[in-house]
Amino acid sequence: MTVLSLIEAVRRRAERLHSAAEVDAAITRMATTITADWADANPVVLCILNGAIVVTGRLLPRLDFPLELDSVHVTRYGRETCGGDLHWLHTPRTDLCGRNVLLVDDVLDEGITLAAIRDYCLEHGARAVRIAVLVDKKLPNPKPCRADYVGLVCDNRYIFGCGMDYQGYWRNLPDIYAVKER
Ligand SMILES: O=P(O)(O)OC[C@H]1O[C@H](OP(=O)(O)OP(=O)(O)O)[C@H](O)[C@@H]1O
Ligand code: HPA
Repeated sequence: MTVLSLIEAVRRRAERLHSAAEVDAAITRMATTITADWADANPVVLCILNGAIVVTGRLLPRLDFPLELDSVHVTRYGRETCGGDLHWLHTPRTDLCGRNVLLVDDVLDEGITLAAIRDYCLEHGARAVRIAVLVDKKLPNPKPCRADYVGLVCDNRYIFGCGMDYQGYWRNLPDIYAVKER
């Protein structure tokens, strides 16, 4: 089996958890709550690359107030479905000192990535840090951080679509799928 045929087979066998319409409604709900809370906060929105590209690109046009956009690239999964050490590939160019910071990510899994980025922002003088995630994964153990804004909740399964990858692929899918266990 070639890599590409494996990638295609994973999608064919996967279970669809959320349709594109459900994702869209979830992002609208998040935007409404964020607007109610932070329309006067002049926030810096940090897109957590790569996974958050899709949700950030869809959330921002729904936030009708002044904000700045920057990004941070921290990765610990690579092409794996289990997390490892954190690799910092890019840090924000914006001065975070005294700023309200909104972290946007695709999935809050074990919470290690977002907890580290939150701590980075606070160490660099951020006034307040809030976290928005498209999907919060239900895990049996407590996480080192919690999200303030959650689009959807899912069980403890490996998911892809809407920015989330399976071995680097399928971030482009409009629906959210869970890998089917054998
Ligand atoms: O809560 P955690 O268990 O720390 O996992 C969540 C993080 O893992 C994924 O990033 P990944 O390391 O896959 O990098 P990527 O976004 O570039 O794919 C995802 O986009 C989150 O940032
Ligand atoms: O379930 C997941 N899917 C994609 N990327 C991820 N990063 C952490 N958990 C996941």
